[in-house]
Amino acid sequence: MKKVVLIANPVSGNGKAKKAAMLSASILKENKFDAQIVYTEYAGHATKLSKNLSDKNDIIVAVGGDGTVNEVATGLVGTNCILGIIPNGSGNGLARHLKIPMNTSKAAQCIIKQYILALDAPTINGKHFFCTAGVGFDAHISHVFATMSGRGLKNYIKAIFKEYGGYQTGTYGIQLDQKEEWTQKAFVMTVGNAAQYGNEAFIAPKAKVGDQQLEMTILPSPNLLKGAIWGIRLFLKNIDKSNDVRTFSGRSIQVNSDEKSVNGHRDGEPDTWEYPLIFKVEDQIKVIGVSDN
Ligand SMILES: Nc1ncnc2c1ncn2[C@@H]1O[C@H](COP(=O)(O)OP(=O)(O)OP(=O)(O)O)[C@@H](O)[C@H]1O
Repeated sequence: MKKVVLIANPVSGNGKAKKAAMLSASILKENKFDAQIVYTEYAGHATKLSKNLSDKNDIIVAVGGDGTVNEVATGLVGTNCILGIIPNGSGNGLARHLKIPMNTSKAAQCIIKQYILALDAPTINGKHFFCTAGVGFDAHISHVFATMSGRGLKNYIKAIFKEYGGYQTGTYGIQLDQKEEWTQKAFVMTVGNAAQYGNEAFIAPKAKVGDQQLEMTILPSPNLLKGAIWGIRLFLKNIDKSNDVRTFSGRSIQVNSDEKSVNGHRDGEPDTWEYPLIFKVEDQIKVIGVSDN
């Protein structure tokens, strides 16, 4: 009998994770899985839980959004335990990339089928990300969003419109795979392990989660029209086809600056890093999904 633990973040998805975890556990039990649920008690708890539970279980399932998936997956790096996802956030970027259904019962059926894929576990300055990470306007929004009282897509869009006009484009030195550095102005500089931020907004359309490559997308200074066109292109999955957008692939990306540190985001959660920023991919874990896009 396969042993599964569901790690559920009770604050994710506006508090719907408990219901999703209980429904998933009952479906798994009906299908002869030994399924337990544990709830996170604070930010960061899921990494400790998944690490501790990894040697006694076959599958650890993250029930939450990309923040919870990040924490659970981080705890599984260097173990043989398989990551499962029951999406319950507002963006669900990695789950959507892997074509895991947003419906809880259907996502639980995926865990039962156990189609296993390789998932790269890249780092930015030693901290893991599994979907996207970067600096610029998207990172700024993740910091603003964290100070807002509510979560969810509506608040996210509110923050984007409020902050868009006042945000200053940054200047960065970039080195791809230890080659020659070039200077680049960027409004958004995102590194994709997966192709999308979440909500089917594709910032790195060519990204594959198991190819040991990172895809970097750089959006230069926008004006209102460009910003609107990029917004549409994100959802059409062709932002990389825009003439003014630059994209690069590599196994390691270094970003330098005259500044000491910068506000970034990892999988949509705010984070702060000292320069130089080093994005690299070395490890892999196993994940249950449907396809690598
Ligand atoms: N018990 C808890 N109490 C408070 N915060 C928690 C708890 N457990 C986890 N967290 C934090 O909640 C944050 C949000 O989690 P998550 O991203 O999974 O949900 P979400 O924000 O609803 O989804 P999305 O990122 O898709 O919008 C994470 O940063 C995580 O560390």
